[in-house]
Amino acid sequence: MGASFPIPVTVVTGFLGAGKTTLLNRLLKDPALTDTAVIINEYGEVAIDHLLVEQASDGIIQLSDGCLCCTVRGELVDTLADLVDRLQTGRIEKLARVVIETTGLADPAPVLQSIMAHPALVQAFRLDGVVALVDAVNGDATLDAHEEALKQAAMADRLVLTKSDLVDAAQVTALAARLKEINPGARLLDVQQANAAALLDCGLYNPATKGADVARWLGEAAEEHHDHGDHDHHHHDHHHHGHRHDSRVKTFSLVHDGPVAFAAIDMFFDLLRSTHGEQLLRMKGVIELKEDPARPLVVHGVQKLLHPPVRLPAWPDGQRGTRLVLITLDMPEDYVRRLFSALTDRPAIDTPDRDALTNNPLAIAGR
Ligand SMILES: Nc1nc2c(ncn2[C@@H]2O[C@H](COP(=O)(O)OP(=O)(O)OP(=O)(O)O)[C@@H](O)[C@H]2O)c(=O)[nH]1
Repeated sequence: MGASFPIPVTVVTGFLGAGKTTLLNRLLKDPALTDTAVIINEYGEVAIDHLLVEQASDGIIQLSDGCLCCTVRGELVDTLADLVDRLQTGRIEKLARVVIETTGLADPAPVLQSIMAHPALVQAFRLDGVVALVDAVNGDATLDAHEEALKQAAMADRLVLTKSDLVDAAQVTALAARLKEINPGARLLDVQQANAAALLDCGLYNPATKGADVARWLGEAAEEHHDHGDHDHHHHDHHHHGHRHDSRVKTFSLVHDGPVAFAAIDMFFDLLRSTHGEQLLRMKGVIELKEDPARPLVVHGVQKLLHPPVRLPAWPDGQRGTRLVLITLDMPEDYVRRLFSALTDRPAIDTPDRDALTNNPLAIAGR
């Protein structure tokens, strides 16, 4: 069978007319996307323009170079499950990758969650990355007006600036700076540089090294911020008078040197998800467990859902400890930091320690 599970999934988001279809049409010509299935998660016209074959009745189209194009008729999960079924029954020979183009208005969280929450799909697919396109002409206004656009930019692993050829350089620089503030961990690139190598394989596994690359996956830029604690977001207010909403998005890292008990980290996730699940756009991290310190536990969450944790055989970059990167919307950072400190046995003043929390988990103020 021509698939090695789990199959990487790339989710492409971007507001209406941001240039998603244009980019996909170009990418699909790249040999790196051979045996890729493209899922167009919207109703209406399919604008993939190098289709050779008429749309089949089952909604799956064979593209010229072995790629597949599917339109979602019902639920996205059904389309994905159907792809797995076709592979297993030999109706599809090869499937190396899936790319999902979401509708412009979409909140990307449900798309990611639909894969994570499905017991079979979570085995068959893994999220490689979220690519968000932001159009240089309308990007500023769209980010101001639509919370979904802000979420798309905040959740992305790669931010692609399109239509920079239509505006002056100063406008591009300003929008790029704004995007860097919203999502410091994502790699930002112009659509001219947005080739397969730059956009694909942004997951934990680096195909070049054939190993896990934790630092890269967590986002180097976000890592730089962790020492500054909760100071790094304050300067948002000074220079973005027109961008009031941007400061609602915060990326922060929680770091603990030394092992953490499974029960403690489990309780941290439980409390965080139950009190602020909606505000947690994404969480990625590695954990050094007290019970098994030699094998890092890798966690990945989208809002209330946590992907089943993965255990790596060894610490890939030699750096042990617990590092969590949280991308949040309207989340009180102080509360999260205090909860984390309490559960990792670094009690702060006026914050209950782990024993007290075990008895009364709601004892942390600031919810
Ligand atoms: N000048 C310029 N035009 C672009 C660029 N990218 C896309 N366009 C144009 O912008 C328009 C919208 O592009 P699409 O690729 O259809 O955008 P989309 O995000 O798929 O749009 P929806 O599916 O409607 O959400 C088209 O006319 C493209 O030719 C770019 O980088 N520069």
